[in-house]
Amino acid sequence: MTEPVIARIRQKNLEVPKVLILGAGMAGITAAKALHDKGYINFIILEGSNRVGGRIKETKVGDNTVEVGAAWIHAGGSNPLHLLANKFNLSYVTSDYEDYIVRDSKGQNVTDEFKTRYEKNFKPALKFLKSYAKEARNKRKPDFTIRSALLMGGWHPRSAVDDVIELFNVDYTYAYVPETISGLHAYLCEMYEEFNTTDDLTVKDRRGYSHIIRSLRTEVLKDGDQRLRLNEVVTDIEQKDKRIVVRTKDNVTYSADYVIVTFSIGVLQHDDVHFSPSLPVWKREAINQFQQALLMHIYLQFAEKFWDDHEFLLYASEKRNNFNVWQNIDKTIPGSKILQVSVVGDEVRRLERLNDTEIIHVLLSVLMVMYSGRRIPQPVAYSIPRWYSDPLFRGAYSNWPPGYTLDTFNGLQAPVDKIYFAGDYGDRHNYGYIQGSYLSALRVADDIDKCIRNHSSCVAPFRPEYDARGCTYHTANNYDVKAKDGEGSCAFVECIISNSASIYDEKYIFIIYISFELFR
Ligand SMILES: Cc1cc2nc3c(=O)[nH]c(=O)nc-3n(C[C@H](O)[C@H](O)[C@H](O)COP(=O)(O)OP(=O)(O)OC[C@H]3O[C@@H](n4cnc5c(N)ncnc54)[C@H](O)[C@@H]3O)c2cc1C
Repeated sequence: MTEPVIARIRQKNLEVPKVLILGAGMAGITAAKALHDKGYINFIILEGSNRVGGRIKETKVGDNTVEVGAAWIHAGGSNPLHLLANKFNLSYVTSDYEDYIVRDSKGQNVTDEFKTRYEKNFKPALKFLKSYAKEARNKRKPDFTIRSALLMGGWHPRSAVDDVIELFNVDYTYAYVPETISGLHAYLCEMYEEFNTTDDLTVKDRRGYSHIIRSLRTEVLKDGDQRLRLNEVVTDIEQKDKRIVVRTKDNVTYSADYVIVTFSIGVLQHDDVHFSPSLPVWKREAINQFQQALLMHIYLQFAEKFWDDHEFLLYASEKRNNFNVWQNIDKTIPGSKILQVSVVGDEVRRLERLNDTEIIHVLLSVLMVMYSGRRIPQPVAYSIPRWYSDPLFRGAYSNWPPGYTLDTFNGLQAPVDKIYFAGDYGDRHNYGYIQGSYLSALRVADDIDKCIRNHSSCVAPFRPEYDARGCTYHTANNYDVKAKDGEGSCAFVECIISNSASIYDEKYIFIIYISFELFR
């Protein structure tokens, strides 16, 4: 199907269109593979770091391989990521979220209280949230926060145990507080419905989770292929005479017909890459209004295991978001004697500014509280990643904030002329997950393929709904007689009080003065 297109282009002596892929994470490598499978070979991947994989990254703690970025396949079943994992023989186990113990700030085991409150109060509120979100969608109600729906569902957190119930079920997933997450879009579990499963799978492969990406890469690019260029930090993307010119930190320029940008939402929000001309307002709105969640997976290895033999160790701290979710890595890597703690949200900003010694001190003092009475030794090895401070990532994954509309989300996916965007924000049911990056890269490669084959099949320029509707205010430049009240947006409103209506008009002042004098 695809070879003839390239052959036809060559026959007509036309230059084969060139595609630049920016970033070599899941989205970048998938885009390269999809283009390759369609018969395009004229592409180059520019990656700022010295490796492929992006936010999927393993490291060694002692002799053990641990994941400092993505660690789960969220949703097994027919999830394409699950299928890739099986194709490349990645090792994983089904996560057991039921295997936990909860300790309070006196070190006491409060698991029973947690379970009772969860079953009696939190679970019904979660159920309510789901049905409320469904109903709100059907009735096209406005968005709401997860917090507001939990309140309506009867969940009123009052204790440290309540806080950790929430943290384990909400913050731990979205890496942010329930006040900042869209109830309409985030909690319908559509991803699990789509893939017909409830399973989450914990990766435990000595080659690392990124083995999937390296395997995909070798299906397209053999070692030493010059089309993959590492350590090339992109600084500028410029549209120039129908071509796109990309410049790197070392002042090397590349020009192409199509560009696929796969940088994280955090990178795009931080203006680390300069677009010229600057991206249109609708695109900047779509990028900056989405959310980049902050998450750190910190690993500590000890000489001796002193903790409980459960998969999750939860801390019911008197302070909310205070290193509450610990994972016993011994469960997935027996004998590793490793504890992992997940730090989420704003706490990440604070922590990433501390040095390693200070961070370890903070963590050991939490463990001393959770295991009061036990001696907590210094770790023998550790890993502390800093995704948020890294200019190539600027955070962990994308989230849907309250009030972010579907139209704005469509704008987030839309290309700007021949600059296309793919990443974990690129799929409505799977945003924030690796398969979101994978699916969006396939879609973008498909869009480019169609556009190359037939220019009339290129994605139509995006126009936000608010622009298309016009404005109901008669002095606005985009006044639209047909627009209904409450709809539309006003491009420009004259803010001058019209002469005929002003009570400060000299004529009116004179008439008022005469009337006053006459009737005195
Ligand atoms: C701590 C953590 C835990 C996570 N947990 C999970 C999980 O369990 N399951 C899950 O599904 N997802 C998880 N995620 C999210 C998942 O890792 C990402 O959604 C996914 O890997 C994103 O892939 P990507 O290719 O879209 O982006 P990236 O992996 O960010 O790839 C983009 C690439 O662009 C490069 N780049 C950036 N800026 C420049 C520049 N200026 N010039 C050149 N190159 C540049 C980067 O180096 C990077 O390699 C987690 C992420 C983190 C950080």
